[in-house]
Amino acid sequence: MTPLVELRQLMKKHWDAQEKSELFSDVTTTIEQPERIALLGKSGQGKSTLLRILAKLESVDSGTIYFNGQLMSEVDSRIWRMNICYVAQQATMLPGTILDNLMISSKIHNRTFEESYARQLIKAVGLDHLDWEKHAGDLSGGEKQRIALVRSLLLRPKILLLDEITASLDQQSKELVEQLLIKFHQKEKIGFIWVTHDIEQAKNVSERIWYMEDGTLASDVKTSVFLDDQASSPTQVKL
Ligand SMILES: Nc1ncnc2c1ncn2[C@@H]1O[C@H](COP(=O)(O)OP(=O)(O)OP(=O)(O)O)[C@@H](O)[C@H]1O
Repeated sequence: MTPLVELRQLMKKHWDAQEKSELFSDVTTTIEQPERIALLGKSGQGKSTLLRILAKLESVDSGTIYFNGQLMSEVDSRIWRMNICYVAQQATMLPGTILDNLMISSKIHNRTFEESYARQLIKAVGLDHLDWEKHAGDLSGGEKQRIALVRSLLLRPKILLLDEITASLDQQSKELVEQLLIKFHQKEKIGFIWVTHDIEQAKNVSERIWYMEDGTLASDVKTSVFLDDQASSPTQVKL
């Protein structure tokens, strides 16, 4: 069976060649079907850069990426991003209202705006009190973050690339987002690669862990295996 995503020998050059020649290299792995993956590693390993590469927002210096057997470079960026959707750490709102922001994905991708579905999602992330006519720029960081997530979910992608998306949320909102994404995986078969520094969150949301260290994907195992290893030698992992 064709894997959903395949990464082969990805390498990104470090932009300061005097410091290091590569930001990361030899990143090779396969996602067979939509899975819940937590991407861990200490700061500066290139986790966000890897997500941005997978979202076709940055290029790789060498290596190949396939989605459903199709080479990334041969797929139109718009189509690619409908399937593999990036949610940034700092959510950007487009000018206009909340409704404008929710409708933008359907406009870009020529799809009907599913208002009742949008209302369900907005409720699920704890934002049902918001007036959709409100200016999106006036929202708090955590509200913008959740609107950005809903905007992406409305596309019904196959994989979400989540870059520390709950970092600015309170505990309750964070748990709502975690539950929503687990439910989405179970019901709609939407997988994710979720960058987080929070091991508890990785434990709660993921089935598999990618751990970046020393400029490569040093570990790619089931979450239970990763946690067992960490319990037996806790100093090995740096988050
Ligand atoms: N070609 C490159 N592209 C992106 N970042 C690069 C590159 N070369 C060097 N860097 C540096 O490497 C680091 C990569 O940052 P990135 O945000 O991808 O890492 P991260 O593991 O997600 O870190 P954090 O957990 O702090 O968000 C930054 O410090 C950046 O300045």
